[in-house]
Amino acid sequence: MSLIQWYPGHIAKAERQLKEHLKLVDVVLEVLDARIPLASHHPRVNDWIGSKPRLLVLNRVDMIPESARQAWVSWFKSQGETIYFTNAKQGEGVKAILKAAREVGEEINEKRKNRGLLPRPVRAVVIGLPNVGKSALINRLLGRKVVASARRAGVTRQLQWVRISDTLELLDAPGIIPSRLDKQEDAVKLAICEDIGDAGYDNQRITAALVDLVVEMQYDEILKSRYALDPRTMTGEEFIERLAQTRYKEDKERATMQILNDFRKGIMGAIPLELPPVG
Ligand SMILES: Nc1nc2c(ncn2[C@@H]2O[C@H](COP(=O)(O)OP(=O)(O)OP(=O)(O)O)[C@@H](O)[C@H]2O)c(=O)[nH]1
Repeated sequence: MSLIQWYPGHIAKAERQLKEHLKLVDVVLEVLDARIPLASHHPRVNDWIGSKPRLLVLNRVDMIPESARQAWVSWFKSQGETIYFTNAKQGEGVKAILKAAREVGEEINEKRKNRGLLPRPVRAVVIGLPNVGKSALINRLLGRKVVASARRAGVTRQLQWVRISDTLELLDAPGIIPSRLDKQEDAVKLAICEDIGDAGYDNQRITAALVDLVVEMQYDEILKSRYALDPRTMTGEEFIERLAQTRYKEDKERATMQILNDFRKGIMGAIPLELPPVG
């Protein structure tokens, strides 16, 4: 049995809705999770966006170390991409995105003018996988709360354009990229980071994978000092078991949730789960 179970009906619906959103806009702001920029990018997004300009936003920059941030800047540059880092919760990095989006808007209008067309406000949308921080970013871009930045139960309402500047308007609701189905390894990272939406998974197996990954990324010292257990001498599963024995009266579920929540809340420290591929 695979680690992550999907609900294909939901995915098909999300894909249809995203395509509808994308039809309406000139510019796309794609939000990735800075801890897993590769796993949080859907391979088909490029096709869906087509030739429209896109700004790549790596959110949750507060959850990765400076070294990882620099490594990603260089790597994306080598791929011909400019990236923008944000902490949408605190508002960090948002001004640079506003500036870049405005510039893209001006360029589009310049082209329209050259073709003899009247300038008009350029329309943008924020898209990304579930829970990557889209709503938080929209609220920061607009300087006020237009979207509830937390779990909402499928509230449908009219989409609205909100003016950012004379030349730029933003769709007040994010476009949700459906989960990717192609690689289990990436799906596990998405589950660890909670960027996964409607998928079923086993917390214990996900957390064991998290421990293994943290060791692989050479951040094992963080685990060792926090839980007084050396993860290098055991597997992730054994680590949970030992933690349950030493701290939680054999309760593996409590040990699991302690580790997973510590990571998800950033309490463990800034730990990247991916670094750029070498070569
Ligand atoms: N630490 C940290 N937390 C963030 C950041 N951005 C968003 N969050 C938190 O991440 C959670 C999800 O943010 P949302 O803005 O609701 O994400 P979303 O992509 O709109 O989520 P869905 O509507 O489920 O698709 C919230 O608890 C935010 O407070 C960030 O840059 N750093």
